[in-house]
Amino acid sequence: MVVRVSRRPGHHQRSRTMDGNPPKFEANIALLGAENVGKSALTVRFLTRRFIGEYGDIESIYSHCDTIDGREICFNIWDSVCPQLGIADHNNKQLQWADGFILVYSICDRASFTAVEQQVQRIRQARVSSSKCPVSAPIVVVGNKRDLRHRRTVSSEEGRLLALAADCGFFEISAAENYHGVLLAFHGLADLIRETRALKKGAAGIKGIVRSVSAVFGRRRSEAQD
Ligand SMILES: Nc1nc2c(ncn2[C@@H]2O[C@H](COP(=O)(O)OP(=O)(O)OP(=O)(O)O)[C@@H](O)[C@H]2O)c(=O)[nH]1
Repeated sequence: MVVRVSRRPGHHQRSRTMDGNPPKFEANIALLGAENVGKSALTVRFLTRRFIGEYGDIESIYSHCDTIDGREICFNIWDSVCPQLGIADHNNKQLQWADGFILVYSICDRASFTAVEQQVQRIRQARVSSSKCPVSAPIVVVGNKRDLRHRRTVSSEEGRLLALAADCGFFEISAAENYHGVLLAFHGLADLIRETRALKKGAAGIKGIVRSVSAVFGRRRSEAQD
């Protein structure tokens, strides 16, 4: 099922399942990358399984529910129109909104790879400095246009190393040629988001225990002083 939720990112509503209950798992995913790398192609492939060749310049959030390992998962996907790295406001909104990021470059466009390297740093720094929780948002790096490997300017190794160094997932795919790689990238990110949420819950749980223990000992100390 594919539902367009909103044309105005930041104003979407959480999707609901057919019986009206909230979905079990919902994830906001922002697709970022330089111009022409195939962000819309990836999104449309994931939503419709099709590659249509040309895509408009509409910035949208789409909602798409899927079943992974018997569990329903709803993706809200923010397909950006070439967000320039210099547009701070736009980037900040996406950083706040997203649970995870798909950063796309074209294997034939080195500048788009450099843009992804910068975007990884930006996300890591922004998330860690703005959050009390040290767990950063998960990122999947995607090298697209694999079908054009004869025009390749970025090796698979470079992509893999970038992802490894920054603790990101990595996929090299062709949105034009097949659906499977695109599916793996989205599902891979969903897995990372799930793991991150579990880690955050664990961290919150430990903080709660530390707070309770401190409160008990604090009380005992003040009772002893009375
Ligand atoms: N050969 C090939 N072409 C692709 C692939 N993915 C996308 N394209 C083409 O690349 C061009 C740009 O694709 P888009 O999906 O519009 O790229 P975008 O990143 O959304 O572009 P902006 O909206 O301008 O930022 C289009 O002509 C697509 O048909 C791919 O895997 N292989």
